[in-house]
Amino acid sequence: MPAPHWPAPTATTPVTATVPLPGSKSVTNRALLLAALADGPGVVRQALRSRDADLMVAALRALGTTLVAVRETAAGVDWQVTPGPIRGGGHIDVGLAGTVMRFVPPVAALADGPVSFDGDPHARKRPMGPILDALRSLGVRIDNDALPFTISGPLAGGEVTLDASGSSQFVSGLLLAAPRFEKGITIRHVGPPVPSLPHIEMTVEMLRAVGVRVDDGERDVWRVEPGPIAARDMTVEPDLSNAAPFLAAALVTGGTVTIPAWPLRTTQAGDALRDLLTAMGATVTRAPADRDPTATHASTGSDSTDASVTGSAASSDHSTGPATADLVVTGTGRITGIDTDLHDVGELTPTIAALAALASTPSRIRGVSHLRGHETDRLAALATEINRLGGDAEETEDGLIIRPRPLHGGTFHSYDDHRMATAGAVIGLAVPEVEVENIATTAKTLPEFVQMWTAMLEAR
Ligand SMILES: O=C(O)C1=C[C@@H](OP(=O)(O)O)[C@@H](O)[C@H](O)C1
Ligand SMILES: C=C(OP(=O)(O)O)C(=O)O
Repeated sequence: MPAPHWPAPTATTPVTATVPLPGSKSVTNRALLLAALADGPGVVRQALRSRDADLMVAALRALGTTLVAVRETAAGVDWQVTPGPIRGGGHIDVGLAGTVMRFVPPVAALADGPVSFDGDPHARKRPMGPILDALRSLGVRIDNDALPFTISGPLAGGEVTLDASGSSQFVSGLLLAAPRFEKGITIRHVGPPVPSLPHIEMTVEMLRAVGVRVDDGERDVWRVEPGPIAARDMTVEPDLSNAAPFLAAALVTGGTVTIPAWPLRTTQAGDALRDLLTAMGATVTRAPADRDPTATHASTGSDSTDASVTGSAASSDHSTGPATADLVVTGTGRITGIDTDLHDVGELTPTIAALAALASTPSRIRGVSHLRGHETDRLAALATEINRLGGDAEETEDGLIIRPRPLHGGTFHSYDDHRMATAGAVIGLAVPEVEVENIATTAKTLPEFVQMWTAMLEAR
C-alpha cells in the first residue's frame, strides 16, 4: 500500500534556523569510486548516507572492493575502502542514480568477466546511449542501448568522440575510471553545449587531488593520462544543492537560515545559490565560521595524506581542511521573479521554480532542456504540479516561464524525484494544505529531509 501523502507544514512565523547538511552526493560517489580504484587502502570521511550513496557502495562491493564503515556520526559515515581486483560475474542495481548508472559501467568494463546492470523502472528511460557507444568504440561489448544491459571488457582506453549535451555524467563517468585504462582516455565532445560543467570540473579536480594528470585546457576536450590513483584520506563537503530548499525557506517566510561549513571555494552547483537567491530578493552573507574548522574537517591521525575533496585544488592546507564559512540567507517574505540560465546548475531548477511560483513578478528559467532526462522530465513535472495548485507555469523548449498567480492546496506529485518532493515542501510553506506524494523519495540524497524540515520550522 502506498504511504499516505505528507502534509507539507505551512510556516506561521519567519524561520530562524541553523541547518547543518550531510555530505554531497556528487562528491561522495566520486570519492568512493576513486578510492575503490586506488593503489592502496584509503578513507572517505563524512560520506553521505543515502539511497544513491548506498547504491554506489553496493556496486563497488559487487566489483570486488571492501568497504567498511569505521565511524558514523551526524556528519556522515567514514568508509575504510580497500581496493581489490575488479571482479566480474555480478549484478549492479543503479536505482535511479545518475552517478551510479554513468560512473560504474566504465569500471565494470575493467572486470574479469561480464557485469549486468539494471535499475528502477524510470532508470531504463534515462539517457545512456552516448556513454555506452563511447565504451563500444573502445572495444567493450554491451548488449543494449539503455538499462538493462550487460557489459564485458576488456577496455584499454584511447580516443572517443561523444555528444554529452544530454548529461555531463557521460564525460565524468569515462574520466573517473580512465587512469586505470592502459592508454588513458581522450574525450572529445561534439554537439550542443555540455550542461553542468561545474560537475565535470569537480571530476577533474578530484582526479588531480589523487595524483592523476588531467588536461582540460581545450574546450570540449579532456585527456586523462594512465597511471596510479593515489590512496588518500578524503573528506566530503556538505551537499550545497540540498541546501536549496532550506535556504528557500528563508525567502518564503521572511526569515533567516544559516548553513554551517559552506566551502569558500567549491565546484558544487549549489554554490550558485548565493547569486540566485540574491537576485530573488534575499540578503546573502558568508560569516567566518565561529567554530574551529578542524572540528568538521580534521584528519584523525591516519598516516596517509588528508586530501580535502572539495573540488578545490587550491585548498593546500590539508592539516586544517578547507576554508569554510557560515552561509546566512535572510528573506523579506517578498520574492522577486528571476530570468536565469541554469544550464550549468540544472539540479537547482526545482527549488528555483518553486520560489518562482511564489514570486510577485514573472520568472523565466532557460538552458535546461537536459532536465527532461533527469529523475523525471522535470520541466513537464514542475509545470504540471505548479499548475495543479492553481499556478501559471509554462514549459518552453529549454525551460519554464512562471507567472504570479495565487496558489491553493492540493497534491504535489513527486514522480520519484527527490527534488520535486522538496519543491513541494517549499511551496507548502506559503500555501496551506499542500500534500506531497512520496516524500520518502527524498532518501535518494537526504533521508533525514522530513526531520530536518520539521526541526527548521520548530527552531527559534
Ligand atoms: O556528476 C554529477 O554528480 C551530477 C551531474 C549533473 O548531471 P547532468 O549533467 O545530467 O545534469 C547533476 O545534475 C547531477 O545531479 C549530479
Ligand atoms: C539529476 C540528479 O541526480 P542524478 O545524479 O541521478 O543524475 C539530481 O540529483 O538532481
